[in-house]
Amino acid sequence: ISVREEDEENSSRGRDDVMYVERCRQHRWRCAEVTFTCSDVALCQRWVSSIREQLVTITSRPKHLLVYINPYGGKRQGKRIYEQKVAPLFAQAGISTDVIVTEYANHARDHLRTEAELKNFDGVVCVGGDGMFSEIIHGLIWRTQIDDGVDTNCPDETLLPCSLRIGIIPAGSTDCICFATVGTNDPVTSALHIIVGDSQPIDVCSVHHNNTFLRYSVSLLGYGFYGDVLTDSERKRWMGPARYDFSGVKMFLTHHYYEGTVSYLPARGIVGTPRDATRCRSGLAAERERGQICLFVSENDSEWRTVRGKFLAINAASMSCACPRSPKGLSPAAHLANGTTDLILVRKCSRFDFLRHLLRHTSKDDQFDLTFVEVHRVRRFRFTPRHCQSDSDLELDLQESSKRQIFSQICRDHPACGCTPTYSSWNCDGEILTHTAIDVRVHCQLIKLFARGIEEPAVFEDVANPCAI
Ligand SMILES: CCCCCCCCCCCCC/C=C/[C@@H](O)[C@H](COP(=O)(O)O)NC(=O)CCCCC
Ligand SMILES: Nc1ncnc2c1ncn2[C@@H]1O[C@H](COP(=O)(O)OP(=O)(O)O)[C@@H](O)[C@H]1O
Ligand SMILES: [Ca+2]
Repeated sequence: ISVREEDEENSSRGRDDVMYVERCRQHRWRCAEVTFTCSDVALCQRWVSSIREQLVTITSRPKHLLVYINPYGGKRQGKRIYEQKVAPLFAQAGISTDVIVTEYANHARDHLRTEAELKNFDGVVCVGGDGMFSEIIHGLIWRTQIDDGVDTNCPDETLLPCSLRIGIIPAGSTDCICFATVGTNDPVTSALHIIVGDSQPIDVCSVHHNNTFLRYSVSLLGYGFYGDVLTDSERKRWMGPARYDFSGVKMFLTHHYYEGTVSYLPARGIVGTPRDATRCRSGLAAERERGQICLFVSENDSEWRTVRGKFLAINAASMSCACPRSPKGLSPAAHLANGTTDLILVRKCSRFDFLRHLLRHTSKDDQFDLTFVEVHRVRRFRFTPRHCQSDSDLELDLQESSKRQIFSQICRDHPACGCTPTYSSWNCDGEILTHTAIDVRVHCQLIKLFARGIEEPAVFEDVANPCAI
C-alpha cells in the first residue's frame, strides 16, 4: 500500500514502516504493517525510495478518485463509513479524492452525466447500496455513449465500454453487487481492492420498452416475488435493511402469481450452464475464458424460444446475486463477464413448494432441481404480461381465491377480494421499474470494477494465522 520513513530522534539507525495487504478469513482483506530497522540510515532511505519507485510504476493503481456518498441508504452510515474506514486508507496510499455527498436521489447520476470532469480522475467510487451503484453506472454509461453519438434508445445498438473503473464501498441494505464481486461486504476490503488497482469487467443488461431505453441492470432483474418484495419494502424504509425480511415474509404469504409470455435467445458457444457445480472465480484461467467468450458472441447463432404461463417469479441473474441473505446467490454458477444472464422461471406452485425453492437460496441444495423451476442461460429475453384471462382461467382462479381469503388480510393492496393483481413490477438492481413489458439485452463487459472476482479460499486462507476480524 505505502511506505513511511520514521524519524528516530538521537539515533543513527534508520527505520521505516511498510503497509501491505493481508488476506483474512471469508475474503476479507486488512491493512497490515511491518517495521524495518537498519543501522545505516542512508541504506534505509534507499529502501524507502526504491519501494516508492516500484509503487509508482504500477500504473493500474488509481491516483485521483471521484467519490459519491449516499448518506440515505442502508443504516444511513455511508458518510461515517467513508470518513472513518476508507478516507484514511486512501490518504495513506497517496490517493487524492473529490468527495460529493449526495443531496437527493439521482444527484450522482446527473452530476456524472453533465458536470463531472471525468478526465481528471482514474476512477469513481460509490459509497452506498446497489441503488447508488446503479446511479453511477447510469451516469457513466450515458456519458460514454453520448460522447460517441450512440443511440441508447435502440436496443440493438452496440454500446461502448466505459473506461473509468468503479469502486464500491458497501453502505447499503443488500450490497449484492459488492458481495458477488468481492466475496464480502466490508468497506476496508473494498478500499484495498481500489488501492491495489484491481480490475474486473462486468456485463450490463439494457432494459427497453418499445424502442425506448428504461434502465441498465448488472445483478437482479426480478418480476413477481422480488418485484413485489421491493415495492412493499420501499414503504418501510424506516425499518432499514430489515424491511426486506418483513416484506419477504409478507409477499411469500400473499403468494401472488403473474401470467405472461417470456421469450428468450439461448446463449450458444459459451462454456458452462447455470446447473454447473463450478463457480465464477478470479484468476488467470477465468480471465482467459472471459476474453474468449466475448469474442465469439453472436445473436444470430441462436433461435428465440417462448414460454407462456403463470409465474411466481421471473428472475434474470447477470451475476450470482450472492449476498449475506443468500451466500451462494440466486444463480450460483452465473458468470460476471461472459455476456449472458441466467433466466430463472418459477412457475405457479403451492406455498410449500415455493418455500422449498426460496429456502434453497440459503442452503447448499440446488434451487433449480424442482419441477416448477427452469433456468436458461440467455443473451436476450423479453417479457409480455397477459392482459386478460380466458373464462376457464377465471373459473379456476375463483376457486383458488376462496383459499387465499385467509392470507388476504395481510395484503394491503388487495385486502378484501383475495385476488391476485394482474401486474407486478420489475426489481432492477433494487430500483422499481413500473413498465412490465420489457426487452432485455446483455452487453458483454460494458463496465469495469475495482475488484478481481471472488478468490478461491484455498488461495489465501491460512488457517494457522487468521488475522483478527
Ligand atoms: C420467506 C423467506 C424468504 C427467503 C429468501 C432468501 C433469498 C434471498 C435472495 C436475495 C437476492 C438478492 C438479490 C439482490 C438484490 C439487490 O440488488 C436489491 C437492492 O439492494 P440494495 O440497494 O443494496 O438494498 N435487494 C433486494 O431486492 C432485496 C431482496 C431481499 C429478498 C428477501
Ligand atoms: N441524498 C439522497 N437522498 C435520498 N435518496 C438518495 C440520496 N442519494 C441517493 N439516493 C437514492 O437512495 C436510494 C437507495 O439507495 P441505496 O444505495 O440503494 O441504499 P439501500 O441499499 O438502502 O436501498 C436509491 O434509489 C438512490 O438513488
Ligand atoms: Ca436500494
